[in-house]
Amino acid sequence: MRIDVITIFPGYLAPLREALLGRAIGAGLVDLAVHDLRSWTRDVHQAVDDSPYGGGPGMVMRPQVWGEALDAVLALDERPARIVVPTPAGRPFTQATAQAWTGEERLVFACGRYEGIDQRVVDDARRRDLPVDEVSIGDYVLVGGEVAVLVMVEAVVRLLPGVLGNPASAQQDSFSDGLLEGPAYTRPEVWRGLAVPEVLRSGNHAKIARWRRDRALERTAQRRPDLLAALPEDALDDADRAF
Ligand SMILES: OB(O)c1ccc2cc[nH]c2c1
Repeated sequence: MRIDVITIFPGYLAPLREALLGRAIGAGLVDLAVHDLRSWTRDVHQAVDDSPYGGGPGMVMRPQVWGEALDAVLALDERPARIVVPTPAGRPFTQATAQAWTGEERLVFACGRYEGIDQRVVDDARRRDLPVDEVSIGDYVLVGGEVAVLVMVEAVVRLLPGVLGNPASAQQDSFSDGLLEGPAYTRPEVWRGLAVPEVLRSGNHAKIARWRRDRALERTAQRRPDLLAALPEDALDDADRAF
């Protein structure tokens, strides 16, 4: 997978070259290129924003600069790309989104700042039949799209074959089966008077699996009843329903 990020703060994306993601890049599983939007400005001030039509607070990012930047970055590689625009007004980015994007050959992230990017940039890309997703990572507002890109890139890349040491980890993630993950424990057996649940030390794999499923159902019911309600009809078996 190739990942391009266009931003006025390239340094914000430095963490993508650390740790697991850095190793994925080093292993050739991911190609990452970060581009400074100001490279496509033509004025001495390298202006990327202007006042909003209709008035209102803040500034809007200029379509000319973004249009030239996206055209140039898309042309760097012949692989088909999905353009991703982080925005608080976007569709929710979920584990399902991350899973779906693992099938993309290329992702091009457009990081807005200020009050966002002139809408015509997205409209122009869509009318050229380029796939564009405007996505939100949650119901809160950041200062720009860069942090959202860090979140989304990590969520996607960790799912790529060969990135995680143990692929089973991704299959047992929270949300991977529609439920939140239950509690996890490691040594010591007793810590500050708190013992590891006995079933986890029983060696009875069937009982352990049932206990873990019950804890996941319990936690999901307590913290995210919306996820439970959204489960497909056949997602819960009789033992689940008995819980
Ligand atoms: O909260 B966010 O995901 C987000 C994304 C993009 C921009 C651009 C300016 N503020 C933003 C916030």
